[in-house]
Amino acid sequence: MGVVEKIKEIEEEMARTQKNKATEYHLGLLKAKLARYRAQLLEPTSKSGPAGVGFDVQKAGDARVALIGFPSVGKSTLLSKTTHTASEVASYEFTTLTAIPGVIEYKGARIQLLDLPGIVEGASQGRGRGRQVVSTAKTADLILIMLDATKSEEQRRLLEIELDTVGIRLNKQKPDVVFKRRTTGGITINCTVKLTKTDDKTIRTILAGYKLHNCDIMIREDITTDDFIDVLIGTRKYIPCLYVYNKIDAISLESMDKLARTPNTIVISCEMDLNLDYLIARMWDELNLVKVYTKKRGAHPDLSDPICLRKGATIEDVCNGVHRSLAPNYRYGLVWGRSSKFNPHAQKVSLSHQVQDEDVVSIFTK
Ligand SMILES: Nc1nc2c(ncn2[C@@H]2O[C@H](COP(=O)(O)OP(=O)(O)OP(=O)(O)O)[C@@H](O)[C@H]2O)c(=O)[nH]1
Ligand SMILES: [K+]
Ligand SMILES: [Mg+2]
Repeated sequence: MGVVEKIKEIEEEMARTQKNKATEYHLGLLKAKLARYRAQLLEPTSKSGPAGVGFDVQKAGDARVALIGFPSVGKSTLLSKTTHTASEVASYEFTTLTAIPGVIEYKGARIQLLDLPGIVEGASQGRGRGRQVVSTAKTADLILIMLDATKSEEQRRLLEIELDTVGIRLNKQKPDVVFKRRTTGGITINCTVKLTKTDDKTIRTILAGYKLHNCDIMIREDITTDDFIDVLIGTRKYIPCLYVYNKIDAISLESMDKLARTPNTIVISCEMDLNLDYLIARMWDELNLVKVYTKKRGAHPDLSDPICLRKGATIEDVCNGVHRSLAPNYRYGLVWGRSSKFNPHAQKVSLSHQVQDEDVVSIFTK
């Protein structure tokens, strides 16, 4: 039996099983099995069929944003409107057949926007080019789920399921659980909070299902059984997401207002050029980029060419952003701005110092 059939069988068994206290552990075990088979399906080395690899598009710029949506919601129209790249737009479905990258330049950052083919329900199970699309989504720093404002609300949930199936967790933090394999000593579970959504026995059942008999687990938040399985699988991607409703020119003001009030949601019209600037500003915010200026000794900082980095970046990342020879020959650095302990004066820093937005940095080499 192939992996796809096994998945089907488990899904059917789960659907048949009534949810109650007595079946809780059995369901937990089935869930764990299901997660394992789905992970297998997406392994590049699996023998279960073509690998879950994305489109071969070079990463470029400071961050990557992927456009995910059903056919004809206006993904290519958005790319054509916000970048210098033209992607074919047409009224028929599946106009776009491959990944098309464009670049948005904003506040000194170069953001790669990836136009992708439309996906349909079941995409993650290998229908159409769907699996390739959802695999590409995994490589993004931000996902835009693009929806047609004139279509039913159901669309959004279906897309979320497709991304969830391949291990993408949207707008979610990685569960605060430390998991360590051991060679002996049995299973130790420590919790710093009270668990209300799962319990010790379910966790042990799942560990047994994975043949894990020796490990230390430290749980620091009130996780669900699914969260715990995610920790065990270990390859989940936690990616921020914005829901973008296009074609608001074609709906009533009341419906638009209602959509616009939903969390993480932006309403636009590509055709009428409505709210596109705001969308780009929100993308920038979600990406958490920091901009750092460099300064040569005795000169003014170079404000024309900032280095863009992800939040949490260090002086080492700044060095690598200038030239790869810098970090190996690093002597010391000077930082002005919010990350300097002595702001408005400079602080002398090492490679591991974390920079903040709008810092000015001087690097001195050996
Ligand atoms: N009314 C309206 N139509 C739009 C808007 N944006 C795009 N369209 C139309 O929607 C249709 C589909 O646009 P595309 O950009 O090709 O959609 P897509 O999501 O790239 O489609 P696929 O590549 O086939 O998945 C075209 O006829 C566009 O002219 C909008 O803001 N309002
Ligand atoms: K289209
Ligand atoms: Mg398209």
